[in-house]
Amino acid sequence: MENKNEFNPFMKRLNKKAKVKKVIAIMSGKGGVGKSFVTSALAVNMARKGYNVAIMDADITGPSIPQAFNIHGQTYATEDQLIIPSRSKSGIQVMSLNLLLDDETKPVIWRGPVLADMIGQFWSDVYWQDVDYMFVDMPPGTGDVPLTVFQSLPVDGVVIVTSPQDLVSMIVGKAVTMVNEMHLPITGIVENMSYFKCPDCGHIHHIFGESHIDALAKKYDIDTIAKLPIDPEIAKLVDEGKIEALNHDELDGLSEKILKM
Ligand SMILES: Nc1ncnc2c1ncn2[C@@H]1O[C@H](COP(=O)(O)OP(=O)(O)OP(=O)(O)O)[C@@H](O)[C@H]1O
Repeated sequence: MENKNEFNPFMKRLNKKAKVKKVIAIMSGKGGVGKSFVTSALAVNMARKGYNVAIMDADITGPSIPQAFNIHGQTYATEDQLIIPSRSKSGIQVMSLNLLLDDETKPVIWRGPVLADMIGQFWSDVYWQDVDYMFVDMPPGTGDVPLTVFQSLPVDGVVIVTSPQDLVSMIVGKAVTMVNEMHLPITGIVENMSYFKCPDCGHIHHIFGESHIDALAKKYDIDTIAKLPIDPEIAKLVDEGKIEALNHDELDGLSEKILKM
């Protein structure tokens, strides 16, 4: 099915007030590889370049974006009942289910169709303000919600996040196949937790095994790759809600590719 096809019956429309120019979905074949971190870091990178950036947290049952930006509490609505996205310190617009819950520690135990509906509402019922680039943090895997995002949002590109573990090559294959079947372009592939650089001797350690990303990129004909180190500072900044203070430039190449889209 052509995602951008105007006859796609699943495609949701933005409300009249909202403006979003480009949509980039961030997916991973499996959980815990750092997809939410990469989403946040990419958003920060693009915001630093002066663009209006937004994050839609579509990882509905495990929303972690508000924590990384230290955004908590209730969201507000406009007079015509559109939800106003929260803003991070540097002005990134964020919409996440956690911002709509009375108690953000309560688990969300909804079934697929309700989750799918929520994604539609995050697109249609939110007052997205002049967004140049929206990054959509998807739940891990190739299930219901990623399918809904691909079918109902006008996705311009997909970033796939992996880790170096062996199993991942098979799992990445599933993610790539899903994106190809949706006729969407893969913007790039990010290997997170790729290596650890010893702060004392500078030696590079491959904690999770040797990198497979170059071979994977070649196999699937993906030209933009990024390798991110394991860095305790990353975990600390995410935990403290200070992701906007991140000082890594490994995603610059991916940002450049996104700017050329
Ligand atoms: N390169 C890194 N170095 C150190 N810690 C990292 C790195 N990347 C991610 N982390 C930490 O690993 C944990 C998992 O990361 P994250 O939540 O981004 O993964 P995810 O793939 O989005 O998970 P989920 O499958 O739950 O959606 C977080 O605590 C995060 O701060």
